[in-house]
Amino acid sequence: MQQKRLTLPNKPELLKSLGAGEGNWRGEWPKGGRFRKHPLLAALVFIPVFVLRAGGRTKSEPHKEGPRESVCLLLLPGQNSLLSMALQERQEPDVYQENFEPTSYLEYYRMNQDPVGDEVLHFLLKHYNATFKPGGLEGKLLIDIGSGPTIYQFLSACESFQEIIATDYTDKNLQELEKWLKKMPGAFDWSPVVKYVCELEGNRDKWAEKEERVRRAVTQVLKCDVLKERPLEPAVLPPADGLISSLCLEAACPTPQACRDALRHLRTLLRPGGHLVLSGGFETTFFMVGDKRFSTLPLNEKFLREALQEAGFIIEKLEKVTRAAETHLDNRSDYTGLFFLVARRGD
Ligand SMILES: C[S@@+](CC[C@H](N)C(=O)[O-])C[C@H]1O[C@@H](n2cnc3c(N)ncnc32)[C@H](O)[C@@H]1O
Repeated sequence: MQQKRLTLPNKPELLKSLGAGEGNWRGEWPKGGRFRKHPLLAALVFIPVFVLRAGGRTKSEPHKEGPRESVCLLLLPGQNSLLSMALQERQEPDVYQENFEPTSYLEYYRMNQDPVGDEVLHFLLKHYNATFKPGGLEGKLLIDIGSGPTIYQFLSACESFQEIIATDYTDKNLQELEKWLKKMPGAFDWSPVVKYVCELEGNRDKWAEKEERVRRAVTQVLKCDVLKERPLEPAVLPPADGLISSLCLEAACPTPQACRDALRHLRTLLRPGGHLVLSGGFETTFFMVGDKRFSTLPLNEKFLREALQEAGFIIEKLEKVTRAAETHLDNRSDYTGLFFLVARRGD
């Protein structure tokens, strides 16, 4: 017997092509087809599929507490080839599409009103400032991966990159970003954060100018899925000089292997020698957005170093901070610290 890690089929046609005939594979027994004539074959195919569906993330089921490892099944010889076609397609993590409410998430970023958000902002903004200051990283195109509804990550970079492309997995996040970029009614007020960054840069009074600069720099807002080999398809972009991604990989990747793969996917978006600026939380297993709970992949430094090296990056700088005592009582997330790293595409 051979053990194999599986991902889930999501399309009825796949089962149909395996012989399920005309029927609704989600509930009804198929009307005709090979499975009806060969109950054993049906059991071999359907039972593992339903076990997997029960164990995986489903459209109607938000992330729940507990391990995020893929379900492993023992397959009989011969089942492999039969199932391999069906199992090539992973199930879409529509938990974000359906449950991630941008306006609730933005509550974290009300500066001086939310200790967790402040801790994240102070740490990340300090390091973005150091990374993109004159003499630091610069270039033509910068792509942000998993922007969410936030723009704080562009405030320093907009000074040294000509063009920024924001991306996210959910439509609502992209709309929320557009709202701020186009100064639409109801857009989030980023001015306290913008003033803070202008102060880091030496002139708090330039905040309105800075907001306009960000609006000019962000030229596109695109769909993105880091779990895909080509995360931005169908968009075709020139290779970027830089990528940034903050608090995204641990949210997007269900397993360590998915995270290694995602880093490999991101590498394809960068020019040789281009930089990845990656930040996030350490050892986070969940975070709350309003009353919705999102499971995350707990990351640690050893894993990050190995995964980045395996994906073809050379780490140039890795900064970290332990979670402050004041935020420990906040039970909206269990991160133990934060990291900020700069890695170069190593070729
Ligand atoms: C914790 S939020 C981080 C948002 C923002 N970057 C920040 O720093 O606050 C995680 C983001 O990852 C996005 N995400 C989830 N799955 C994704 C995927 N497969 N590909 C890209 N982004 C994804 C979510 O939509 C969400 O905006």
